[in-house]
Amino acid sequence: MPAIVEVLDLYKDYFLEGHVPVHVLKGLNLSFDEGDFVALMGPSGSGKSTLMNILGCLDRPTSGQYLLGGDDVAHMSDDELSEIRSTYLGFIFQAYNLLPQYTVTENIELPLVYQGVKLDEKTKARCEALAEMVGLGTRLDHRPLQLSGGQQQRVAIARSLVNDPHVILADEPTGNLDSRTSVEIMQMLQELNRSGKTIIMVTHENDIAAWARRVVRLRDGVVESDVRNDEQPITAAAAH
Ligand SMILES: Nc1ncnc2c1ncn2[C@@H]1O[C@H](COP(=O)(O)OP(=O)(O)OP(=O)(O)O)[C@@H](O)[C@H]1O
Repeated sequence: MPAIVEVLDLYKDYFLEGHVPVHVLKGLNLSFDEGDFVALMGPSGSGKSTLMNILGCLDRPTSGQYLLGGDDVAHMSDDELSEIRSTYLGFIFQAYNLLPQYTVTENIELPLVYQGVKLDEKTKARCEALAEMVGLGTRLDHRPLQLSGGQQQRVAIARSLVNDPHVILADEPTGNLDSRTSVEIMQMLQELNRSGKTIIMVTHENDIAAWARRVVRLRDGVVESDVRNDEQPITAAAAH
């Protein structure tokens, strides 16, 4: 079975003022199997957000391959990319990124709206069931500002699931939360992973990374180490 997410010899350069190159990803090789739960760590500036933007089909690599579900993303048009984003991937952000004027149910519906799905009783019932699943069944008509940070992140988790994605990309999902609420959110992500979802999560915190099955550390745009939480190292890339 092919890996669900694979990057091969991935390079990403940014160009300052149009021509001065900043080399950020420098020949990254990573492969994630379906059902994996990966914590992506590394110092500030090591390339985590750059990699997540590429994995989320928000940006394209300068060179190298990105295979998502075995398909080469490089050959897809912008329309195909947004299609794969909305059907294959779910997103969770540090700042929740909920729309303040919308209710819990409406926020969960949003990816369907972006996808052009017609909202009806069936989609509403699905969103309400997801709200129920994340413990917000009695808060369906609340707006984000009427919820705690942990509750807002639970709405974001429900929203990330509305398209039944294969892969969830979580960018510091507990970064704005206290430690008790962080544990609740991590328990929820762990349950989702146990139910089969592949999760790739950026974190700076070791105790959050400990919830993952695998910890990948980047340094200067390459993989510094790749360790299963319950096993010996998979690879320990040579220092660059
Ligand atoms: N649009 C851009 N133009 C130029 N340089 C950029 C751009 N975006 C990021 N960079 C540079 O790329 C490098 C990697 O940035 P990136 O945001 O991927 O790191 P990170 O590991 O996510 O850091 P942090 O933990 O601080 O979020 C940094 O040196 C940054 O300055």
